[in-house]
Amino acid sequence: MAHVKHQKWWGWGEEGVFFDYENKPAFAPFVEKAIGVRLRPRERDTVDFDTARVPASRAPEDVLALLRGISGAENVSVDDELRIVHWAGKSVLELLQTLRNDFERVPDVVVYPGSEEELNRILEAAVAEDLVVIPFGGGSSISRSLQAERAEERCIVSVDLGRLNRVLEIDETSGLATIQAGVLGPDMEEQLNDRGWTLGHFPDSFAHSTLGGWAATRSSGMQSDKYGDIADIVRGLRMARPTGTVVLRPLPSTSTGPSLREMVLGSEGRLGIITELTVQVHRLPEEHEVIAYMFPTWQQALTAVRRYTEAEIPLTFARVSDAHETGFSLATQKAATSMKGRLAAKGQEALWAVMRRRGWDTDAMCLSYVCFEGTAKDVAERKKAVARIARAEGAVVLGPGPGALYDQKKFDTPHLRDFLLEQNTVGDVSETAAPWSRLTTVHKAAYDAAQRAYAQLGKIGWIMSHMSHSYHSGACLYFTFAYVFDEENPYEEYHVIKSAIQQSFVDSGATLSHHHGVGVEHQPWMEQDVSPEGVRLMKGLFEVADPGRHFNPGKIVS
Ligand SMILES: Cc1cc2nc3c(=O)[nH]c(=O)nc-3n(C[C@H](O)[C@H](O)[C@H](O)COP(=O)(O)OP(=O)(O)OC[C@H]3O[C@@H](n4cnc5c(N)ncnc54)[C@H](O)[C@@H]3O)c2cc1C
Repeated sequence: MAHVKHQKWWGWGEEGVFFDYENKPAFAPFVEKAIGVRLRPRERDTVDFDTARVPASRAPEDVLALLRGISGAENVSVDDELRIVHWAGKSVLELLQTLRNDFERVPDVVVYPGSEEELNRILEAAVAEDLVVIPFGGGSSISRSLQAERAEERCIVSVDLGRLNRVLEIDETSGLATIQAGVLGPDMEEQLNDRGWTLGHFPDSFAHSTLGGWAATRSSGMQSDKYGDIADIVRGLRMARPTGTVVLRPLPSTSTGPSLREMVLGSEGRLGIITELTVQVHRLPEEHEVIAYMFPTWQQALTAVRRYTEAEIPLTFARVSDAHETGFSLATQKAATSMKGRLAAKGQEALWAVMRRRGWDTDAMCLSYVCFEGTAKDVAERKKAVARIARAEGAVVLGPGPGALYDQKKFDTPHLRDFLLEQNTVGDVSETAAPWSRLTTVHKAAYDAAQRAYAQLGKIGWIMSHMSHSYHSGACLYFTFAYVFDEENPYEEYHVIKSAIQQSFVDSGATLSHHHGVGVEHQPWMEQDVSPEGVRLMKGLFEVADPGRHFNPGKIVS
């Protein structure tokens, strides 16, 4: 479909953009030490679609005719590459399945509706013709919430929202924008920025995910400390159903029974298709600055961020990498080629020497970034307040140089996973949230669980973490794990490691996911997260909303 942008069928992002380590001299030695693999130069720029063995479409001709009648023949496709683009999200397991031709049930047809009315009719047809409908935003799901059930016999329709991509209206008095659900992050920000506004929602997947997808998965962006999670940002919405549209007007607050808005948020396509959202937007800030700090230890860094929160300093984000992740960040630094770069590298060496003289263990130090927005005066005052607390916790203020670099590179890391897969290495993530009082326990439990799982599999494995998204009562911890996978049996061993980390979360009082949703990947922990009675209630909701199991069945709870 020429008018809708899609990611690579085999990996993350657009064709022609990938991770390279050639200009990062410390990276290969770092990886070899961490997981015992000697990196080869990147060979894979693309993967020829001819190598894909795609199961044939099972869409009956009368269903295709019906869909063409609703959305127009040019917006209905059984093209193999489009069906593969829509068959899964971008979790590392799905990437691996795609590269290995381990396709399960691939959608039989992809439809690109152009209006809410078409969506009502598609959902009506799904019930009448016994079809399965899976809404598709940017396809960046990392919890396997786009894959159809393996044993599904019915015709599967992937409904791509990509044509619904416009900012419809801005109520400038209220700071509320009404926006179509299928808009991709950058396209939405461009339309808002042109009028002086921003949503402020920047997940790592920003470039390849949509507003509707964010709402359907309860997403959180890296600037959530200021702008809120998507659940705070969405004030009203419209959701198409086979029998009509649920309309929730944008209201600052309401006491009309249990929140339908909250019920739709995170529903992953199981209740209907979100067509439009009214969201809180903000004037573009006058200043936006990221400052870097180095802390002697993880504990001191966490305490500092908690104290910023207690002091109610309005920050856009505060992020801390643990010692392992700090080591990783330093290893991905580019070689200094310019005079400025060489001076910066020398400055860094001198700083490390000072820290060692002060008695720091440089293997334990933790890098932190804090983002400040507002008027020049606001930013100056907040920087001072943060520096005071950070220094009291032993930090050295590194300044805006590394902060600006972080800001420029923040969306690049996901490409690393494709590169690692080429090296027979899995690099994936698990994230959670917990009260401040439990964060260090959760952190240690995840490390221990990962190491036990690696030992069980006889592997050298890596784990690292950062803290981001802070709240008054706690924060999110985001873990990245990596290991060389067994070519014979990559899936089972992945589950051993991922499950160990997930189990450690719920066992230590944290949630199974802070912002990646549930999908299929996180389902086994739902009862432990929201209680068996909570799961029963949720199942009841889905059964009443969709008795024929037409709308993305099997996700969240099954
Ligand atoms: C590398 C990487 C980094 C990531 N970083 C973040 C991050 O920082 N923060 C974060 O929150 N998430 C992150 N994610 C996860 C993912 O980007 C989010 O879950 C995102 O919200 C999905 O949006 P999408 O438009 O791509 O939805 P999709 O992946 O297309 O769909 C996700 C789910 O929502 C449903 N859905 C999509 N659109 C609609 C709609 N209009 N109505 C009803 N249901 C719908 C789908 O059926 C599916 O169940 C990351 C993922 C990857 C791979």
